[in-house]
Amino acid sequence: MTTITIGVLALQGGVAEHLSLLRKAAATIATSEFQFTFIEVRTTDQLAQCDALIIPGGESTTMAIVARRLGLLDPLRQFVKIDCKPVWGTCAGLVMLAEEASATKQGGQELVGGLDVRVLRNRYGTQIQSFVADLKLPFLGGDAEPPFRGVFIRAPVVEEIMTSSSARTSKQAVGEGQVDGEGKKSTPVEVLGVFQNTEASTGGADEDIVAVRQHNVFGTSFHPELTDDVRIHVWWLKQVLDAVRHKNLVVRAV
Ligand SMILES: NC(=O)CC[C@H](N)C(=O)O
Repeated sequence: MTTITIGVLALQGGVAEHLSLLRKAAATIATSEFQFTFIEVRTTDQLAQCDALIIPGGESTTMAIVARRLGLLDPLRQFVKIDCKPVWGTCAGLVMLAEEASATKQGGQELVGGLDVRVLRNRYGTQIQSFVADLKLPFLGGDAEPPFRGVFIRAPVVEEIMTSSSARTSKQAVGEGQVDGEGKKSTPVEVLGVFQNTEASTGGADEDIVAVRQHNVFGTSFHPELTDDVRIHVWWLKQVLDAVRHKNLVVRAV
């Protein structure tokens, strides 16, 4: 039996909630072929054990500062962009996985990158402007109904998807001048979920992009881990399974 190790970056934020929902999700897709093990990631050694990673919600500026101090920023970039392992960022995690962010604190903030998008932080205002909204998420296929209860807390949205040339110039560097791993180069950003924003007070577009995927990288503006709905965790674990199986096939074929 193959063991797949899934990490949750545990520097700050909603770590326990993800672990709890991951365990529930894993129980629904147990196979005799694979088993999942879930770990908290605070060190480069722990990251190196992982086949896939979740970067949780919390505060992306704090997470970046702590990751820098622990020497995790470049290993995270390597994990996402060179090793191309499956990574999912929720809320602050989505900010971390963007190549660019706007509405950052003065002086900007460091990002991991991996998604060729610019996110707008705190799109809907402050903590007290948090809200819950029903989202139609067709990527869930047969599990798309009923709508998913999206929990938005100081949530970012994807305000721009970069063209391949603008993406090339803004890459968050991995080490010295390296670029993305082979597999990702030609994969466009897919919009997997939008929020119909009918609140005039928030201004701007009436359709906000709140879920995206590009090759191995998935991001959501909202917090599925703050619900008891396992559907997105189940979907993502299945994506991880596919990625691991595919890698196994490639390894065997060589
Ligand atoms: N709930 C959250 O994760 C908030 C994210 C926060 N606004 C940030 O930019 O990091």
